[in-house]
Amino acid sequence: MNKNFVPQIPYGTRDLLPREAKQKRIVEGALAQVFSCWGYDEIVTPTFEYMETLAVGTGSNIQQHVFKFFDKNNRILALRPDMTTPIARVAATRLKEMPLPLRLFYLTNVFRHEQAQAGRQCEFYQAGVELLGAPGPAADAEVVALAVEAMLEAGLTNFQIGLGQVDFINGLMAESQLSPERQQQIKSAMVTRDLVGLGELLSQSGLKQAAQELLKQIPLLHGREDMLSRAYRLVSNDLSRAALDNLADIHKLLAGYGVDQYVNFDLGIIRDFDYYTGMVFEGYTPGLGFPLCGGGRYDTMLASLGVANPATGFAMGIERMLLALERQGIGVSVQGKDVYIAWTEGKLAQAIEAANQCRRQRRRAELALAAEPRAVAEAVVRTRGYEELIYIE
Ligand SMILES: N[C@@H](Cc1c[nH]c[nH+]1)C(=O)O
Repeated sequence: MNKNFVPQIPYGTRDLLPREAKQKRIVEGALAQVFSCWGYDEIVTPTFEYMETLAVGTGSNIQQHVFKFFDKNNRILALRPDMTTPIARVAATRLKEMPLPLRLFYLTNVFRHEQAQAGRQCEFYQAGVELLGAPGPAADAEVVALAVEAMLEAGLTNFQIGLGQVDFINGLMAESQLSPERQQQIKSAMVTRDLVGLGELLSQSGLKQAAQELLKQIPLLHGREDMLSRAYRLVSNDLSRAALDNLADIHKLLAGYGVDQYVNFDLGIIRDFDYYTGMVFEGYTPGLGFPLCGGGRYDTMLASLGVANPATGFAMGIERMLLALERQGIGVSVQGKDVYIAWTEGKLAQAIEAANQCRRQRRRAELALAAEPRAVAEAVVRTRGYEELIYIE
């Protein structure tokens, strides 16, 4: 074997060492608990699916980030870039006879080819929910309120949700009568908040100055209720105005949930998945340059998969949550092991008995695998942070 061989892991992947794995499990445990308290049931789907399924509703922004490969029959497979499409597939097929609404949650890994950095890897973990078969603001408000609750439960206190509505922009785009390609370019500039690029696109668009100014303002339209009234006066088309009414309705319900202090309006939010058809939202926290969670309403995806049903949901990035907690000095406390059991020559059987007893009492006990002097065992306990030494002699 080549002595210089240093095994590497693929670009954009990470090992979660025991401490991080423990923190991840603690946060995921807390999230699973909240989701199930809100009536959501866990679902598990395959890590990879046929590309044609995953392509439904994702759009080109995401498709260029999908990992693809072939099966033996040359069908194109892909690693899931999110859980929304796989869950919609299950809902439209195996769960299609179930009474609606369906409330499902997941804790799992997803894959997107990204420029890797802290908090953004090609394989990452998401916790999320999908609420299927429910139209209207009540379902959207439930999902946003649950996202707030989930963040609080994970231990975060300083965060804000930005609430937007894709029809606000859609109404303006329809009014503009620009070509679909041009509309897409403008939306992409808005997704990345590339204000300079947006300005250039608009100046080349041939739109009247007033229409250009209005579109340029969209990324800046964020704030509390008064911003909604301001936006209402800026637009005159029905679609954009209905979008604003919808946001006001959702916001009223969020006040009922007691979470409205965490929510602002942000009409510039356009998510990178194409499947959104209504309310969209993103959660932000200081010190993290990207959203912690995001989601929204997607009412046409299930029809493309076979059963027409409205739906709404969100997902939260687990690594991002852990990073945010760490950066804000909110440690996820990871418990050490309780007992170290060491033994002198000939006493292994008794040591095993002692370990059995501890474990029956749900104490975390680690058993030495070779005899060692008491002084060595004491040093192990000190350096590895056990609560107690049981020394069998
Ligand atoms: N799947 C979306 C979040 C979402 C869930 N449901 C609706 N949207 C994402 O990964 O960003």
